[in-house]
Amino acid sequence: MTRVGVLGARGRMGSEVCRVVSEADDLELVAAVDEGDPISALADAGTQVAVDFTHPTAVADNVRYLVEQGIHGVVGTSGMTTEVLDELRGRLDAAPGLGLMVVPNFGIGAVLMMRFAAQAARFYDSVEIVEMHHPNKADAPSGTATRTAQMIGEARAAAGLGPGPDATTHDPDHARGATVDGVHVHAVRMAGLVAHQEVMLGSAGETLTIRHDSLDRASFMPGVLLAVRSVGSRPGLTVGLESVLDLD
Ligand SMILES: NC(=O)C1=CN([C@@H]2O[C@H](COP(=O)(O)OP(=O)(O)OC[C@H]3O[C@@H](n4cnc5c(N)ncnc54)[C@H](OP(=O)(O)O)[C@@H]3O)[C@@H](O)[C@H]2O)C=CC1
Ligand SMILES: O=C(O)C1=N[C@H](C(=O)O)C[C@H](O)C1
Repeated sequence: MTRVGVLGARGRMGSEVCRVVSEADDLELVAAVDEGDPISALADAGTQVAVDFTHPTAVADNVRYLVEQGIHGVVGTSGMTTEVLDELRGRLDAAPGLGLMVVPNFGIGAVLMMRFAAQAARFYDSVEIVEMHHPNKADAPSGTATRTAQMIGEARAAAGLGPGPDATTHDPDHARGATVDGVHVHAVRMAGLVAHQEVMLGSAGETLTIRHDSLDRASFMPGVLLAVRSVGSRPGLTVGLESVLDLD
């Protein structure tokens, strides 16, 4: 049995994670920590793997605690910047055998959508991302959109492509959204939505739209369980679920 703790346990995602961990034969939920609870409850309960679904402003400190305590981490919380990831990589170097998985989106379809978008990027002049979420989402743009834009930016750079033909649009009111690694990202927040993303690619005479919809938070749970079961055998930092899914 793997002893699992959950940070953000009373939240939309954390409460689902507590439920699926409790139902799994090979996992034991030993700590459920939320805002106001001492994080030391994780170590006190002998947690081996902790799952974080808290808040972009809280997650970095939580992970620093996990590394200090030698607890493997599975992080779904958005807002893990490149700077924080670099810092954590350094901390993990000093903690041999410890694993940390930071996963912008646990939905299998979302992982494929990001991969397909990166594959398609070099064949098109223009690319834009539209992410759509429930109105209570803490941040914008989403972690998924940010990661998708980074992957597209890397693919375009590797193919030697410069800025798209739309790069010089006059946009004083930022009507074209945020720009992440040269890719425009538009964030919609709307009652009735859960988590959705479209990547639109265009060249002369054609467009390609790649869309993923999470209609229920159940869509994230198989990926969370896969990460919880994998992280102990993957020392160091793993970003994304791609390598665990063995997509290559
Ligand atoms: N990677 C993925 O596949 C997914 C990632 N997410 C991300 O997960 C995060 C959480 O989303 P969601 O569940 O909807 O958010 P919620 O607001 O529903 O849940 C977050 C919970 O964490 C609590 N919390 C805040 N700070 C701390 C802390 N320092 N320690 C312990 N608990 C804390 C909150 O308490 P309080 O309300 O009192 O502040 C709340 O109960 C977001 O960043 C979201 O983008 C969401 C879905 C999928
Ligand atoms: O807050 C959410 O709901 C989600 N957050 C993640 C993100 O920021 O990309 C993953 C998914 O989009 C749901």
